[in-house]
Amino acid sequence: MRTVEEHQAVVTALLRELPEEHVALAEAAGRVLSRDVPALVALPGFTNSAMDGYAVRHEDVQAATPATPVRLPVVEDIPAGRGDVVALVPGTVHRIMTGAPVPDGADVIVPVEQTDAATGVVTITGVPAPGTHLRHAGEDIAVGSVALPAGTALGAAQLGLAAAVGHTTLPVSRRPRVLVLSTGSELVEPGTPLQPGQIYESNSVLLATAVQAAGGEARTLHFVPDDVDTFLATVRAELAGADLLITSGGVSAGAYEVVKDAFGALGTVEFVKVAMQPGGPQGAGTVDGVPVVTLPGNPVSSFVSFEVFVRPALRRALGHTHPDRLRAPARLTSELRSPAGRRQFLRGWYDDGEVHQVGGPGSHLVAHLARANCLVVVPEDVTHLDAGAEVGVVLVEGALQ
Ligand SMILES: Nc1nc2c(c(=O)[nH]1)N[C@H]1C(S)=C(S)[C@@H](COP(=O)(O)OP(=O)(O)OC[C@H]3O[C@@H](n4cnc5c(N)ncnc54)[C@H](O)[C@@H]3O)O[C@H]1N2
Ligand code: MOO
Repeated sequence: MRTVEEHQAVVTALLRELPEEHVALAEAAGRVLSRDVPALVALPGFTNSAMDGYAVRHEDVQAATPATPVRLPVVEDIPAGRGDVVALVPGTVHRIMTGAPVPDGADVIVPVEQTDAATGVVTITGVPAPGTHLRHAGEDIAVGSVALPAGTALGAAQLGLAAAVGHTTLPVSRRPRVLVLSTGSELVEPGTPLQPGQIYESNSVLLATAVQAAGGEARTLHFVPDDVDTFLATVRAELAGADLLITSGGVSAGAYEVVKDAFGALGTVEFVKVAMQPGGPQGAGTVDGVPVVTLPGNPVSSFVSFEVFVRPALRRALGHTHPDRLRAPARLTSELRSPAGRRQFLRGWYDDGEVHQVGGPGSHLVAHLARANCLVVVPEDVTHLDAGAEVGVVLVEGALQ
């Protein structure tokens, strides 16, 4: 039996690094930078005021208090955006707005609240320490330095920075094109009346959504009959241009395991048992040169297998600096049991350092899966944990929202 880490390594090795493309900032959310991006300008670009007030020489106003105000002439008015700022002459002040360039000679900004806000001669009733309310050129980032390193996941803050340092487009890894294929003669599309023995097909939307959340593009194919020749022909017709094929179902020990029978005969996909639950039966390899990962059909098994094997591999191929989920230690609110020799991924709800189990270990419990925000990871050599014991949890989609 393979360990989880051994199968993770096999799946990761299947995927090639994705090519680079350039996209507009507005299109770049959720993408991964493919190379370091420099700051085209320094931030701040020039020393500017953090407050609306008056740019002054500290020594001119250091005696100012409400009881002993200092009165000085206002000789310039500097709104944000002014480009012809002149140096401050001792014994005068410049009125200045937040973000406006600080004149040479000024070493502190007096906020308007510590003045009478006059425009001719201003009365100043207090002054902060020298240097206060000045935002210095380059203190956030220097021009030419790396603003965003390769592997950065682009979210709101990162795209804001890219714009602030002057970029209109960014180099990102192309999204992996993933074909999601579910098998099983009992599966029918939601919206169709169910006949006896039929169930609604749910793994393709589950897996396609997981692919998209991992940064990929998913195309789904379903309702392939449990017939080896039709299955292979359908798959081969669809494979061109795909970076990865994910199948669900048809890989265990039964008499009608179409995925296993079809791909097993090719000799390029290996079917193994991994020491985990759920997600024991797994397969990985290539078909016509395209990487293929075959996941077990039980919906929770498909979900967990994707989390453990496919998601980190896709994110590595995208060049992510942090391909893995966040993990946290948590105290169990009640005892749990686990089979010996298998790493168990139970569904749980994590909050504030504690976790409780959501539903049992059955890999058909999709309603319970949908109410979980984490996977509780029970190591292979642990068969029993008391309430209050510490376990590791993996925070899955939605956990941090
Ligand atoms: N004798 C054995 N039986 C089973 C073994 C075993 O080792 N020996 N392993 C069990 C485990 S563990 C799992 S997991 C499943 C894996 O089975 P398959 O990957 O072959 O999946 P199927 O048999 O096609 O389906 C399993 C289950 O999931 C439902 N299913 C499948 N696809 C979908 C879908 N797209 N949407 C919704 N539900 C789906 C299917 O109806 C079955 O109920 O095998 C165990 N058996
Ligand atoms: O390994 Mo199966 O994936 O437990 O249900």
